Amino acid sequence: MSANDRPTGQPSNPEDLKDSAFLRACRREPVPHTPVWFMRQAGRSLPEYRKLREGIGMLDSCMRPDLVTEITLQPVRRHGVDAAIYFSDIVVPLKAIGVELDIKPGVGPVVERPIRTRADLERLRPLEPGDVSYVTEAVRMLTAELGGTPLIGFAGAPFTLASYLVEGGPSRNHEHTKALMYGDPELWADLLDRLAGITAAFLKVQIEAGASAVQLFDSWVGALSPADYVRSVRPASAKVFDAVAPYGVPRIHFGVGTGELLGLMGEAGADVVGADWRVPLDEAARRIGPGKAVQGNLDPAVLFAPREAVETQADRVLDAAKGLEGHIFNLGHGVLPDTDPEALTRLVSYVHERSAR
Ligand SMILES: Cc1c2[nH]c(c1CCC(=O)O)Cc1[nH]c(c(CCC(=O)O)c1C)Cc1[nH]c(c(CCC(=O)O)c1C)Cc1[nH]c(c(C)c1CCC(=O)O)C2
Repeated sequence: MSANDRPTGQPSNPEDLKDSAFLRACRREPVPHTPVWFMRQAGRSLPEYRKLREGIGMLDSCMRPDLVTEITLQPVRRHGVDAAIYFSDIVVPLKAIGVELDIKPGVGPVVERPIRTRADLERLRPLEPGDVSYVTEAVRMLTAELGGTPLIGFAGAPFTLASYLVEGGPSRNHEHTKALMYGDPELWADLLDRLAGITAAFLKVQIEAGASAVQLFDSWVGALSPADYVRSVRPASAKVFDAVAPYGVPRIHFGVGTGELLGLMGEAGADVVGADWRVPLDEAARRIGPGKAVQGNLDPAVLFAPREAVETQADRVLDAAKGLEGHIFNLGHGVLPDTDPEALTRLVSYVHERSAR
């Protein structure tokens, strides 16, 4: 195995894993350099990923521990990021309990029969660890391979999952979701409560198999006002965070367009709150409040600019993070599919070098 074939620059025994820059930053402890990872780092921007996935459906690949392990490791090897994110999708636990859905290339998750009535709720039974034994297997394989590089487990938050289930697919305005939320608050609360149980169970499986941190993606929650978030969503997200609290692994919470919700999302029970690029990181930290680390927040589109411009924008993020306790460098949303992988590798080195000065 050449130096290029394995995660480098990371401690290799489990004791040192706890001391990795990523986990130290999550705990707001001093770090040797600002840790970096990218949402959607495993996936379409990598040619080695596309090659591996040829002829294999997205959900099928998520159920194969050998593929999951390899795809999760690819960006760690290539970019030298400070954490791996488990290769899967937010709809995997729903598929695992028998919801008929697929992930359509270029579209996203599509649900055959949307969930809109009380009778539909019966299709959302609790998730048992045995439903996702391939996840347990893949996480075990991964943590053995990763050595001192932490593995981030993840799940979709109840609101974002509900949006896919109620709309039947991706949605710009979330109109059916909001119609249910405003029109039948009791059914809505029961739906989110069921989803919270499924999500919590899915995160527990990943933590028990060895994930060092978890991220709860509430990608589309920025569509809500603060008052609606507090009343109709936060109780379910808090249930998820409370359920995994006893494990003591850092809990990260992220959504897009959540400038007005950052403080409230932290209060749901996260240790780290992710921000997109619309709010400067120092202002995001102010809104999130003390006692929590901050993750973000370079605009993923910046990576299409020339190298110097990328560095200037990365400087802006690092400058805004100066004086913060606990900063994890990331993009403000996922890596865009046409991103040049070289630009990502250069960005990791740049952030490491600049922050170590
Ligand atoms: C909203 C959401 C989804 N999935 C996810 C979210 C939350 C994060 C976010 O806000 O981006 C989370 C997710 N999905 C995927 C990961 C893998 C780990 C990673 O590298 O971050 C993660 C963390 C793989 C994937 N999930 C998906 C792909 C592409 C599928 C393919 O390559 O065929 C990958 C690699 C499909 C998917 N699944 C979903 C969408 C919107 C899409 C993209 C549709 C498209 O444009 O093709 C739902």
